[in-house]
Amino acid sequence: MTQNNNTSYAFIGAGNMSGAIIGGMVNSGVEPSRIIATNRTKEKQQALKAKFGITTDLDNQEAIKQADVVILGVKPQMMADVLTDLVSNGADFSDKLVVTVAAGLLVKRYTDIIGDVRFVRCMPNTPSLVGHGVSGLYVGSSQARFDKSVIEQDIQITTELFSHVGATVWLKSESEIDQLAAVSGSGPAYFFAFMEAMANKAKEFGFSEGVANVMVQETAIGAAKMTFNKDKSFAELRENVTSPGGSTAAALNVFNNNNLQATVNEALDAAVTRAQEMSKL
Ligand SMILES: NC(=O)C1=CN([C@@H]2O[C@H](COP(=O)(O)OP(=O)(O)OC[C@H]3O[C@@H](n4cnc5c(N)ncnc54)[C@H](O)[C@@H]3O)[C@@H](O)[C@H]2O)C=CC1
Ligand SMILES: O=C(O)[C@@H]1CCC=N1
Repeated sequence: MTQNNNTSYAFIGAGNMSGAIIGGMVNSGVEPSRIIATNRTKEKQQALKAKFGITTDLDNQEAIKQADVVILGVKPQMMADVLTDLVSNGADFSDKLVVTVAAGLLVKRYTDIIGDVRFVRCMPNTPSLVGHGVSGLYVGSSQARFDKSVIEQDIQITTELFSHVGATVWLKSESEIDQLAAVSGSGPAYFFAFMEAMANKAKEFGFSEGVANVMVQETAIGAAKMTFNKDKSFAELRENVTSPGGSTAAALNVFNNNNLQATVNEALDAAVTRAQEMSKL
């Protein structure tokens, strides 16, 4: 099965992450009738149906039956229970490509429950909703039992699926997923936290919330867009804003004196450590 205009997708667990991927897929032209989403609470399903016109009225078993690609989007802590329940109620993954987006769970944890099916681990991020996602992808070593051509097709299907919502990065080892998650999976939260802090200070200066938000939003998107100008590194762009002895230099000195790089290193290491702990739970 190569992905084509008939490939159908079932999202099991349609919360923040699956919702972002679904939104990005539909926005990039995937036919909504090819997307099914299930969720424990009905409100989220209804909201997705209203917004994107996808199918949401099937239970997990029926959704899996009708799909070529099954995307597992529940929380890591719930994954084993959800899969065990599905398998004990007859779910058959043998002719599916199964893709998980959960953090911290090793491929073996899944295949121990659902069998050695065609399987890809993905670490996406929520900017998928606006077509600027980054999806780290890993095809498990357990896949070696499949023909090379089957694995190549699955790589192609998954690349096409996640290319609908942004950039794709194939990883060689499973441990790299935790590192990618620390950078791009969690990364949007770091930028949001920084934006929150800047907007709070702008309000403290006396700007209204609306003006504070616009200043921060336009600055963030403008700066991000400028980084796509390939002839300038992040450092050069920073230097272009920073007049020697000027006000930007005064602000950056404060970040440096508070060890910005060391703080970022410590934060990302903590994310990796937590993902590794989660894989052992
Ligand atoms: N939120 C993010 O930025 C990212 C999340 N992830 C991963 O994505 C997964 C989901 O995270 P979120 O979307 O943030 O969580 P979420 O809590 O928003 O979504 C999970 C959804 O699964 C549903 N669910 C639970 N049991 C179910 C069942 N038996 N059948 C159908 N639906 C069921 C819940 O009702 C919930 O809506 C996690 O495994 C997380 O590690 C990965 C990368 C980024
Ligand atoms: O916080 C988490 O565990 C997941 C992984 C990356 C983003 N959200």
